[in-house]
Amino acid sequence: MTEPARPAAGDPAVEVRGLRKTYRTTSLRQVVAVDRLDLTVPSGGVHGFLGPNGSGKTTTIRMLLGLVRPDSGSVRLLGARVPDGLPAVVGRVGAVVEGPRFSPDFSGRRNLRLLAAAIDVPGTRVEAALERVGLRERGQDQFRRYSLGMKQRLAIAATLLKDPALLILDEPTNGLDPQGIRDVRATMRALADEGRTVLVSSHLLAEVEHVADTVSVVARGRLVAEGRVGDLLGGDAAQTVRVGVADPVRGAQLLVAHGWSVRDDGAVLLVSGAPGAAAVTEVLARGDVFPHEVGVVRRDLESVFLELTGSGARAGRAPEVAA
Ligand SMILES: Nc1ncnc2c1ncn2[C@@H]1O[C@H](COP(=O)(O)OP(=O)(O)OP(=O)(O)O)[C@@H](O)[C@H]1O
Repeated sequence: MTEPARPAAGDPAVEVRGLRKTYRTTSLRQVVAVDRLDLTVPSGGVHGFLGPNGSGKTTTIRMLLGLVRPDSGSVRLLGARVPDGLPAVVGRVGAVVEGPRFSPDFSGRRNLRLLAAAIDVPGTRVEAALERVGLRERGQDQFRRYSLGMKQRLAIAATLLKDPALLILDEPTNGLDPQGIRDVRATMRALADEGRTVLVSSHLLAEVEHVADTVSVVARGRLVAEGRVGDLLGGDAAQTVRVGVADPVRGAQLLVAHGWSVRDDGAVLLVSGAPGAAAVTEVLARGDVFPHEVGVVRRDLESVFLELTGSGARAGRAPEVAA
């Protein structure tokens, strides 16, 4: 395969500013699917585009690809403005947005060969693409005999025929079993390690948490957080100290007086904002409260996500406003 084309050094692979899209429902109400969204996907690596169901991810991805026209805002893909500049970069962008459409009775390999011929790329790319997604051994099997995960990986292989610099995958792990999820994750990692940019959307954070280098979190069509996964999880704010004391009321008073927030979950006090367990024990001991249990609960991206998006899928839905 040739070296994947990349945008100029330092340019983001995707840059979205002030993007907005409303839909009109059958009851003539307006749904704000995407609301003044800013999104920056750095060039290279895996970028998780995360948000609960209905938070506007698919609509955004469709706007990135010029499939849906935004009400306002701007989109740049690999430096080119969408939609006007899209023809110049479309050959370097691969996307899996809807369920893959392959002939069920043909083998995976034959499906890819037909596709390669249709888009006028050399058939020799087929083997490399199958290899990249770990399907070379199963390339001769009929598509309909593939597992859901294999079908997804074949869809990714199809995008690789063009040797894209940017891959956009909408919920590629949806409905997959744990092994299927691991396989798709490994494929995304391998593609990013080749210098490509992989933009992957998901409503299930656990599915991308371990593979994404950077993430953007959306809720109700708006960006609520972005950055490196480690930064979102790191820092004092991201850890909670759990401490068990005989007198939780007195313990909580001491800790709150120190400026930390405290929640009594019935069994232990959960302290956030403290620099660590040692600081919490010290403050308590100075007030003659001696913990019988101390621990640190590290937050995972899931809890950060639930906090940011207002806890759960319902909170992420697009608001309806009167037309
Ligand atoms: N064609 C459409 N007509 C009307 N409303 C739409 C249309 N497409 C999407 N919506 C609404 O826009 C909002 C955002 O939907 P979208 O599919 O972009 O979210 P999503 O984050 O991709 O959700 P999911 O993870 O469930 O696919 C939802 O309220 C959805 O019902």
